Amino acid sequence: MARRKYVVGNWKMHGVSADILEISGIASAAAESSNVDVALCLPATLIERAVRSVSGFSFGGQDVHQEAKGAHTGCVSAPMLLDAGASLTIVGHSERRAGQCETDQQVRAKAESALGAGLDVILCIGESLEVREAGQALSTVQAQLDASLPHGEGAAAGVPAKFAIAYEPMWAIGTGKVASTADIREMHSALRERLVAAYGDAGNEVRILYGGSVSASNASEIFAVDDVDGALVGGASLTAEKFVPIVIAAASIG
Ligand SMILES: O=C(CO)COP(=O)(O)O
Repeated sequence: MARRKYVVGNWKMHGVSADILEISGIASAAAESSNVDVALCLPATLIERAVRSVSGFSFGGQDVHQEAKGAHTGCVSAPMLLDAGASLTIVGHSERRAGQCETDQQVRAKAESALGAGLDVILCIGESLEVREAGQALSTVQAQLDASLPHGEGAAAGVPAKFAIAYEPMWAIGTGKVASTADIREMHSALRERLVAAYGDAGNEVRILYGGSVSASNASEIFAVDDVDGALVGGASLTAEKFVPIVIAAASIG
């Protein structure tokens, strides 16, 4: 079935108000690529500013707490992201799984909470280099997906239209090393099978993005792989100059 390509920038811990100019440039290009969905996941501090400055574009958070409010110093909830004008959030990025010791169970709770509140969700999964070299990438990432996939009421409301998976091999993030198209194809097709097992036919509508050193020079090749429905882009999403060609590559494949 035809799934619209989805290209999302993850700004990580980058971006202050002076960067709104880059965001405007990205939003203008996105408006011209009407067959592609484009979004930027910004630091929480920048979301409201971006929403006020740039209209007609989707902004997201990079993480969300599973509870709506409470004594959780430093955390941001789904209602807070919505209040700032965000329409989506990333959950389970490997930098949070590693740096903040997030478990699959927590990631799943975050995804369910965000979907239940009305945010779109991009759920990140991916293996380490040791796991890949031990030949266990497929089984590890499938198990990660099974354990962190949202179920229950929130999922019922969110699957498939509001939900996407991002396969991001940890060894490819920020390293300039990209997974081979054969490895990406194998992983995405295995993930598709799991999504269909979990959600039935609706699993065919969930978009699966690839992430890890995506750039203007490799985007077309990656987007042409079966079951690659777009990309989650880190470093190359920080400027319009680097990100716009990736959006255009997705638009030309359609
Ligand atoms: O982690 C990523 C996106 O979430 C990928 O980052 P890079 O594109 O910088 O490798």
